[in-house]
Amino acid sequence: MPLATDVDIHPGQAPDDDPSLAVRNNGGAAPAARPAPPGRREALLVLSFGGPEGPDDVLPFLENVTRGRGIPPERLAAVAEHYLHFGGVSPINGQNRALISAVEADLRAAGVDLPVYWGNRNWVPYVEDAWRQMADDGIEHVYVFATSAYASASGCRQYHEDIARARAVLGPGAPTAEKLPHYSDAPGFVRANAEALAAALDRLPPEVRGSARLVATAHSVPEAMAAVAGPDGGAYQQELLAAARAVVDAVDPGRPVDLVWQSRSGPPSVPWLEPDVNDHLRALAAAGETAVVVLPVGFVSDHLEVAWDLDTEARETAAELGLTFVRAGTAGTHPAFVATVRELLEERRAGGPPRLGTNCPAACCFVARPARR
Ligand SMILES: CC1=C(CCC(=O)O)c2cc3nc(cc4[nH]c(cc5[nH]c(cc1n2)c(C)c5CCC(=O)O)c(CCC(=O)O)c4C)C(CCC(=O)O)=C3C
Ligand SMILES: [Fe+2]
Repeated sequence: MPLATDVDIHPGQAPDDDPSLAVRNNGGAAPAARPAPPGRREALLVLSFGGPEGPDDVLPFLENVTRGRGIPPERLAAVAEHYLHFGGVSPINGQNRALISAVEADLRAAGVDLPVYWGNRNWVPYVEDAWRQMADDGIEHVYVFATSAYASASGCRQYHEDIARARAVLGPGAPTAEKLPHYSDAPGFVRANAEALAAALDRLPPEVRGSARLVATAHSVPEAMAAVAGPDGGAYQQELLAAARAVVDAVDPGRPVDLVWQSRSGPPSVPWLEPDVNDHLRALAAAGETAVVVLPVGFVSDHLEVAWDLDTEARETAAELGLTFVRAGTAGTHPAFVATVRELLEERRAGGPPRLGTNCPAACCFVARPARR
């Protein structure tokens, strides 16, 4: 969905003044990027959220995620339990390793000679360490692919901030960077999700395949964060609605799809996007629905939010309600999604007006954080 990006609604709040962090995209009005200078040593960095690799990592990881965020201790204890239920190992790290291997293979097959690095916001390998490694390896410029497809403070702006922080640690001479656009509208991302939806429908008993209610989910965020997502606000919901629509239209054109929210955090006094997926399942059952397909289009891999909040909690809710429940897969390492990473990269390396994905100005999605409590 093209968003007007000429208007910067939060002037003066850019994480830094690097023009490469303030790429304007869409519609051709944006200044064209210059092609990479010949001989410059470049790399691709896969930048992700990070997750614990064992039980001892769980609490320090959660402290990293929630520092200064006003998350109540009860919520943290509950989330720690979810991780411990999986032996303290988040699935997200294995999924990122698999994505990186697939991207490396895809780049090789396409004749693109570029090393791929990995860094996280909240756990090892930290983005700061990746930056140091890249500097030591002589890398001069980094294209950053973030494992988040949508605009918002959590999904886009914080990744810009991670990049700025990692560069600042090394000071002048650190590898420069540009974040590849977020990509919920990239055809390969839509196709990967559409094939996952088709496979999920195939898993339903034939008698409910045509009637099952389609329920797209994404991480809830505070209403205040949603209000300022993207240059004009509201972009998180708009991009999710458009992605859910495009995914469903690729499988069963025009079939209705609901968009609801999962994994709410924060204190109860702060409003977050609703309805929650569990409440929505209750409403659907009360309205006489008998089967649902849940599509987590808001996420790019089957990480803990998917494995716990959907495959465990929402599935239990559905069972209590007597609803047949199938959960569609995420983009993961689908070849069309892997190719999207390369296409985003190649488009930026070639310079010229960007066509694929959506880039926020560096200063958008700013959200005031709740005070420490
Ligand atoms: C929009 C969005 C995405 C999608 C975009 C993206 O992918 O980036 C996302 C992804 C993820 N969120 C994750 C984990 C957590 N998120 C938390 C907390 C929060 N998420 C938020 C939003 C989002 N989160 C928000 C507004 C908070 C409140 C604190 C704050 O304002 O920042 C907490 C704290 C405990 C809790 O309260 O849940 C945890 C542990 C993991 C890793 C999963 C794994 O380990 O497999 C992933 C991929
Ligand atoms: Fe989160």
